[in-house]
Amino acid sequence: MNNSPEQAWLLAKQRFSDVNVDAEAALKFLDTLPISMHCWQGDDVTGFENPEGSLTGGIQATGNYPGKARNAAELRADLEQAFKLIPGPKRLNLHAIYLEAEGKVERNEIEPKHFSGWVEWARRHQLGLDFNPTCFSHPLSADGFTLSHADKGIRQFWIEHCQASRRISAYFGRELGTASVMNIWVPDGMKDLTIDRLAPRQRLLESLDAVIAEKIDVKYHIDAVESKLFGIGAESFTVGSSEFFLGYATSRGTALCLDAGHFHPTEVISDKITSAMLFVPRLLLHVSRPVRWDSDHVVLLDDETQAIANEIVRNKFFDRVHIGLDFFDASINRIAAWVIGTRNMKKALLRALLEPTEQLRQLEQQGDYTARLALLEEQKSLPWQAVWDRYCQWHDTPVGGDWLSAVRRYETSVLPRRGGNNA
Ligand SMILES: C[C@H](O)[C@H](O)[C@@H](O)C(=O)CO
Ligand SMILES: [Mn+2]
Repeated sequence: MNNSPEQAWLLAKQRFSDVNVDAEAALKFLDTLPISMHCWQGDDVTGFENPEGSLTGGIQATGNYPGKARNAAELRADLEQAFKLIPGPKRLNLHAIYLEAEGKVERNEIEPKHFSGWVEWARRHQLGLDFNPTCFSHPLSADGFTLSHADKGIRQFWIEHCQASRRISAYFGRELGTASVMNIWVPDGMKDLTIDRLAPRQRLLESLDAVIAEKIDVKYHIDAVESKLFGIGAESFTVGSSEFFLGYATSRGTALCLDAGHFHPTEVISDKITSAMLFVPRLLLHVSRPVRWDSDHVVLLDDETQAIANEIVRNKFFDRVHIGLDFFDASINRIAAWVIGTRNMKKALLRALLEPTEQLRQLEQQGDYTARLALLEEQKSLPWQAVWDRYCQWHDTPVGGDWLSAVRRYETSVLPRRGGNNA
């Protein structure tokens, strides 16, 4: 029985070779594609700045699963547990509210030293770090506006927060030898019919220009901007809409962040990748799963996740598309959520790497759409699972659903020690 994954792998390798796909090369390539895991799945976007405060900005983590991380030590321990169950390279995506400081630090005064603990930990775990200013869950964002606020002082506060965040991001890049992608998302918008949609957008534009004015080498830091359709309490008007940020990223040469939950329900980000890549230098993806709204459900191995991976691989966008995850489900074990979502993204990439793309492309060029569809469908049932199992074994991570027992053991041995509502 112990040999069966090995036998399955050898048979699978042969089946893929029959359609001119080198499964071994696909595995090696998969190992060059890190997924940026978002720290905020571990604690429902709470952070350490004000753990008693509420999550605002029109986003929500629903559920009350016990055992959420309450501090950096717990969050890191949970991440380490998740990492052991996810094969291949990973990065960690931090938000500014995950700072470590003795007392209260205003957001416009955060400094690299408040993140040195993360950098040391990342170095030990051979991780790259990515970053986000946190423009929500704060008294100065309470009325729904930050970088586009009509009040100059409030706007300035958020500009300074984003500028300080860029310095932290560059510090990550310099210390860890891999550029940190820093994504700016602001919740700015209005609940109801909005008369002046221009002035807030003009202010957002000016604020962003002030934020990115200081030149930083892309070797260390990459600016990204994220659009949105609507938020809870901002249903009628979003300042940073898709058109706004596509225009911004295109004209300023920043990366554009496409979040799978930030568009109309029948729109998919997979189809936006090739268009956007003709105009922006880079994309950041927030792979997520919107269920009826921007619900941030755990990523599945579904058609859209697969289509996203296919677009990256078919077009060889490896160096210009940064793959991040963005979901926060508090209704299930949070470590399992990370493992499921990240493994699914990696499975989708592997399946894309195992696709006989050149053959499909030729059929398309010849106008043989019948054969194109036939091959596309047939290749879905090639034994990619055996190749994935091989990848998991190679990285000493559990094969199949075996990872769940490790999560269960952690759940019964570690999580109950977390007191209060968390117990
Ligand atoms: C916490 C993140 O910054 C946030 O999810 C953002 O990326 C977003 O998608 C808001 O809807
Ligand atoms: Mn997002």
